[in-house]
Amino acid sequence: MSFTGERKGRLIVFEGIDGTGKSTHIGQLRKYLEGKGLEVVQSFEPTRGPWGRMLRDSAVTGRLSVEDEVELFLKDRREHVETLIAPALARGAWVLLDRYYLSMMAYQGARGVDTSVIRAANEEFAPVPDAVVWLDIPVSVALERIGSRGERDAFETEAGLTACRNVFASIHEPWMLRVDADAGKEEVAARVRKALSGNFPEVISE
Ligand SMILES: Nc1ncnc2c1ncn2[C@@H]1O[C@H](COP(=O)(O)OP(=O)(O)OP(=O)(O)O)[C@@H](O)[C@H]1O
Ligand SMILES: Cc1cn([C@H]2C[C@H](O)[C@@H](COP(=O)(O)O)O2)c(=O)[nH]c1=O
Repeated sequence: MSFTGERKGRLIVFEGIDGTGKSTHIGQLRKYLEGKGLEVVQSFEPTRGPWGRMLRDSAVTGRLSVEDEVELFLKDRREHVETLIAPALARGAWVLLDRYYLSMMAYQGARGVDTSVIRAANEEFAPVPDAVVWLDIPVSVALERIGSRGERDAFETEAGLTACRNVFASIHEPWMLRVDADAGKEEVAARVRKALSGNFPEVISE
């Protein structure tokens, strides 16, 4: 079974390990698309819903078991798809997500869960993205950026982020767009638009 909702809109996801610039560049793309007169719906995972909040709390109080993380991320994502993503796609909006089920493949995959099982469980109900912008930087650079923001949380260990990055690198799909994000913000923003222009030439130009 897979997502059967109406898709007049587009789903673009920003992925990458912590500190790669997802929040920074999702905002840049939102401004660009709104400048084209498009409706843009921006969101993130884990959400601010009840299960998302439990997961965010665990980043500070200590990670849950991987089984509990899987259960809570799936519940959070189901609610996210039903209440925000599917309705927005149905009315023709461009939905921009800061993380989605590719992060689940990376972060829960890094804890030993089979990534193909994770992907299948999510794609039973969650729409496959039209594009994933994978912002890629060396783990050492990510850790420097995280460090400059303050304390690392429980998800942000060097070994864990390295394993996560390796999962992102293992996903080979036409919609998985790697962007070398180890450059200045303006240069990376241009690289993001260049990467997306190949998938959406009618809307996004370099
Ligand atoms: N191209 C860049 N060069 C240098 N610093 C950057 C660049 N892009 C973002 N940063 C900085 O790196 C930090 C992380 O950026 P941001 O919050 O956008 O990343 P993120 O991927 O959303 O992080 P997280 O997943 O941990 O929330 C911020 O301090 C931001 O200003
Ligand atoms: C969607 C999703 C996220 N995670 C992890 C990845 C991050 O460390 C945190 C979210 O923190 P952010 O700084 O707000 O991006 O959650 C995960 O383990 N599994 C997932 O499915």
